[in-house]
Amino acid sequence: MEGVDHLAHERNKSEFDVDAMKIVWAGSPHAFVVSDRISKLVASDPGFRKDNRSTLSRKELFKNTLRKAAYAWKTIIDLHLSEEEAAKLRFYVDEPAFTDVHWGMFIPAIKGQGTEEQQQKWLPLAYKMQIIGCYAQTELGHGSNVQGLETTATFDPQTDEFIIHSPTLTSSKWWPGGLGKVATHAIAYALLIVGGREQGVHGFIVQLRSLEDHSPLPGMTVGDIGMKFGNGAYNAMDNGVLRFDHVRIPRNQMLMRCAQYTCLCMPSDAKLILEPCILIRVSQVTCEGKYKQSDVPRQLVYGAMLYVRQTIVADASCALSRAVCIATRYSAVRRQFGSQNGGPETQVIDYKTQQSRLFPLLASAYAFRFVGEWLKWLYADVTQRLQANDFSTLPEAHACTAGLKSLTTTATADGIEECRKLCGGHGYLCSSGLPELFAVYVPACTYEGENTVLLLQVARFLMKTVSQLGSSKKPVGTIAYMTRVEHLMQCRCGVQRGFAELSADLVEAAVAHCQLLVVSKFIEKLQQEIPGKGVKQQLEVLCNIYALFLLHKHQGDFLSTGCITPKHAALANDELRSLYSQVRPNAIALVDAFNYTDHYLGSILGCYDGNVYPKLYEAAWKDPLNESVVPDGYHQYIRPLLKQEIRTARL
Ligand SMILES: CCCCCCCCCCCCCCCCCCCCCCCC(=O)SCCNC(=O)CCNC(=O)[C@H](O)C(C)(C)COP(=O)(O)OP(=O)(O)OC[C@H]1O[C@@H](n2cnc3c(N)ncnc32)[C@H](O)[C@@H]1OP(=O)(O)O
Ligand SMILES: Cc1cc2nc3c(=O)[nH]c(=O)nc-3n(C[C@H](O)[C@H](O)[C@H](O)COP(=O)(O)OP(=O)(O)OC[C@H]3O[C@@H](n4cnc5c(N)ncnc54)[C@H](O)[C@@H]3O)c2cc1C
Repeated sequence: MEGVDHLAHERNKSEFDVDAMKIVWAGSPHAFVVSDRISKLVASDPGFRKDNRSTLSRKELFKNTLRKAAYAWKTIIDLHLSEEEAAKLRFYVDEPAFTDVHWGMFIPAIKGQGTEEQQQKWLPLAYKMQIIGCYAQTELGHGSNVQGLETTATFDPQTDEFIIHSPTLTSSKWWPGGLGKVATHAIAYALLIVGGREQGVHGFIVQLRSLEDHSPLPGMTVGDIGMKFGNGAYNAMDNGVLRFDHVRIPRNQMLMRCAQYTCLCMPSDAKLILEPCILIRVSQVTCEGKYKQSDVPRQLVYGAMLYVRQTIVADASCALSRAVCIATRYSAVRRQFGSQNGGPETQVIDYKTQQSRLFPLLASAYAFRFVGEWLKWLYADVTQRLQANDFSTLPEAHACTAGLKSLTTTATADGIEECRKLCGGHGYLCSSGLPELFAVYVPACTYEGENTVLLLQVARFLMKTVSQLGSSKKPVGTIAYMTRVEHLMQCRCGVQRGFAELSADLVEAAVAHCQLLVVSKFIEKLQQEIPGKGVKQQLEVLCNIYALFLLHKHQGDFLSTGCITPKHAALANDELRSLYSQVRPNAIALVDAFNYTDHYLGSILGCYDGNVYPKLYEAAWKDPLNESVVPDGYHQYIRPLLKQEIRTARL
């Protein structure tokens, strides 16, 4: 029935103030208002329709994405949207596109690594989208190993230029989003060679295509790398391949953020005046062909990665909550077995097995939300410190962004797939929204740092910390707890080649460290004042579910290390079951608090009114295959088969 809320009885059961929870989820009353307004704006505009994506060919999909990006940009300009509103618009339009990399990587790379002069030249063009940028780091032969990149940038002092070149097939840039068909410019990473000496990998601003007719500039071979996993989905993105054939760019297009260059030679009083605007100094090449080694950590070259990893963590809670919202609503609608005296069958959400799979994911969505908020703060903090030439927290920020990116994306990708299974057969339909969500999301486990490679970075950070225990350097911040495990210093293992040989175990330790971070940030959140009837209580239940579920899942580790006894393990399990019962009446309200429109969810199974079956039935008839009753190919293939004429048919 149209207009009837089939989940009203569920909503009536809730024991907390959903509107107050919406604000907690959004982050603040202001963030809620912006998010709510923009999500409705997008949902009500047919220009942002997305329900036909899975039936489009690659070319149609890509062109439609170009149209949407242009339309989104026009909407931003026409409505004078602020940056915050524009970012929300991009989020709710919900289509991977070149614009993500332009705004999410190209601009931050220039902001983070460009000199003031470079920023003044390139940022206004980029902000107005008069140039479109991509982030060309990965090559056919190397992605994780950034120091192994083969593209070269050789300085030519005669012309004051760099010659960018792809010396081998494996040095072809491969994967950058937006590169394939759209980007006019790239931040290309290449091995710097000055005076015949290799000076490590640096970023360069390179124009790729003509701003007049979009043709590739001389010396560039550029195109799309082809179809990717899943129909529709990430194929809206033109991930590209690029080869340079001795392409010349001016020296000032190497990213070499620094204090104003002259400042280095100025007397100290003048330097003092300049101090507030002193920026981080990355390596430079002078016009005489001298390479000036950076006096700050070279890892600042990876600054854009730090930023993007932090946004990926924030995004994980969005993707997971979306899948959980779909699976929770559908689980309340779906009934199987258990009819008593001709009454209705049991809602599948009432099965303990369904709850034990679904509710930890619901708790994870909230947990990731709060750790994402905290990481945003950490990133802002480290950025501020770097600007004051304080690099002390950079290793910790790197470990946190890398580790949490890995943990949250792995759990989210797995969680989306679990939600699909929780929806039974209908979860496999594209109209459930889950297959596409998975296909779009799962590369997050690989891009911006492959998840295991990132965990190895965390492990290295942890081992470094362990090796310093007992010294005067006390662990602080997220590793302060290590002072309580100083006995680790007494542990020795006889394994040769230490780190490499034990890396599989160290990765597990890194995951445990990140899980501890998530749990502790959830607990810290609960120590704040949280207004709204019953809101804090619900969050406490979710926090306990998150922590106890982890304990239950890894009880073997806890038991074998003597951290808990079998009795504790059994108690934890009992408590989990009780917590699931407490969540049950609030489950629908807890996913309503995400405040997702039906447009954003893109799922018949997850629609707000729960009117699933008529919508599924109706949608089936809209499939292109149902445009004709007798399919194309009947006369050629089916009829000859039925008539046993197959041997004489021309196939
Ligand atoms: C139309 C709409 C318009 C809308 C307008 C909207 C307005 C605003 C909207 C905003 C939108 C925002 C959208 C955001 C969305 C973003 C979407 C992004 C899409 C994804 C695209 C994917 C992009 C990519 O994948 S780019 C390629 C990424 N590649 C990698 O990540 C490679 C992984 N490899 C590495 O990171 C390194 O090589 C590493 C770390 C594995 C090894 O490093 P290295 O070779 O140097 O070796 P080590 O010896 O291990 O390390 C040395 C040393 O450095 C430390 N370190 C390493 N990395 C870092 C770092 N990043 N930061 C700090 N420190 C680092 C490391 O710990 C070592 O330290 P030691 O002290 O020596 O131990
Ligand atoms: C959808 C998508 C979009 C992308 N967009 C961009 C972009 O815009 N710009 C860009 O530059 N790149 C982009 N990339 C590339 C991406 O950043 C890389 O694919 C990623 O960094 C992983 O690197 P790789 O492909 O070299 O994997 P590999 O490193 O080859 O990984 C293969 C396997 O080897 C393992 N492995 C690798 N090194 C180690 C090690 N040291 N120890 C133990 N195991 C190891 C990994 O765990 C993995 O299991 C994108 C990729 C995808 C999928």
